[in-house]
Amino acid sequence: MQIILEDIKKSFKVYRRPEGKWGLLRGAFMRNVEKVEALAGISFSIQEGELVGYIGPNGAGKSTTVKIMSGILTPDSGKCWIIGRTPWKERVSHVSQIGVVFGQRSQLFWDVPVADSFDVLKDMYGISAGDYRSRLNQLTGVLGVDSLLQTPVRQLSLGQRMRCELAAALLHRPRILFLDEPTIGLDAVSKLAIRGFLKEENQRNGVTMVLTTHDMDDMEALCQRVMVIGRGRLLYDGRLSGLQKKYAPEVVMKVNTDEMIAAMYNDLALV
Ligand SMILES: Nc1ncnc2c1ncn2[C@@H]1O[C@H](COP(=O)(O)OP(=O)(O)OP(=O)(O)O)[C@@H](O)[C@H]1O
Repeated sequence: MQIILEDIKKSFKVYRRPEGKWGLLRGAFMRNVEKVEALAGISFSIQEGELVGYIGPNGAGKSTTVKIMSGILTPDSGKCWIIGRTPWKERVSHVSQIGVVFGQRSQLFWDVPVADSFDVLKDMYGISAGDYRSRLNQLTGVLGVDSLLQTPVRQLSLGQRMRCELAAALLHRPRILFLDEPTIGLDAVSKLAIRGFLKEENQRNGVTMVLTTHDMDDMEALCQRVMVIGRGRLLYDGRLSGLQKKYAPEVVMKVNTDEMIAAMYNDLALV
C-alpha cells in the first residue's frame, strides 16, 4: 500500500469570546477554550495508481486529512505512512514525492510572472535543466497555459490559475497528488479540461490521486472508489456506484450539466 492511515485523530483548540454586551471587553481578559474534534480516528489505505474521491459536508475533516498526509499538520495520535514515510517527521524527502493543489489557495507568487514561480520550484526540487524544460513543455502544452507563462499570477482568471497550479504541483513528477477542491468556482469548460487532464495523468503516468470535492460530476468522471467522511469519521469506503445505489436508487434521468454548458460555450465560440 502506498498510503496508510491508522486511527488518525486531530483536534483544534478554539478560543471563544464571552457572549453578551460586555463580551468584547471581558474577552480582552478571559477567553473560553473549546476543543474541536476534526478527525476522530480515521483509517484507510490506498494503492499505487488509485484515484480516490474524498467527500463529505463542510467541516467534516477532509482538508485536515489532506494537510496531515501532506505533512503540513501533525496529528494528535495515530499512524500515517506515505510511500513508507511519516509525512510530518520526514518532510523534506516526503514533499519530493507528493504534489498538492488547494483550490482555495495558491502556491504561486502573486505579483510575478507564472514562469518565475516555476523557476523557484525547479530550484526547490532540484530538477535538472533538461528535465525541467521537457516537463514544462509537456505540462504547459497539455494544460494550455504556454501563452500565460509571462503573465503575473494576479492577472490570471481562476481557471487559468488553476491550470498553472496543476502544472506547478506536477513539475517534479510526484508519485502522489493531493487535490483539495481543484475545480471550485470554475466554469464548465475549465472543469472538463481539468478532469480530462487529471484522468490522463492518472492513467498514463500512474500518479496516485486523492481528490476532495463537493462536485459530484468530478466524482463520476474520475473516481471509482469514494470515501465519505462526516464529523471526523469515515462513513463509507467503496465504489461510487454502491453509494449511488444506496442513496439514489430511483434516479431516472441524468443531465450532465457541465458537458451541456461546455458544448453551448463551444457552439457560441466563447472558448
Ligand atoms: N486551524 C484550525 N483551527 C481551528 N479549527 C480548525 C482549524 N482547521 C480546521 N478546523 C476545524 O476542524 C473541522 C474540520 O475542518 P476541515 O477544514 O478539515 O473540514 P473540510 O471537510 O475540509 O470542510 P470544507 O468542505 O468546508 O472545506 C472544522 O470544524 C473546522 O472548523
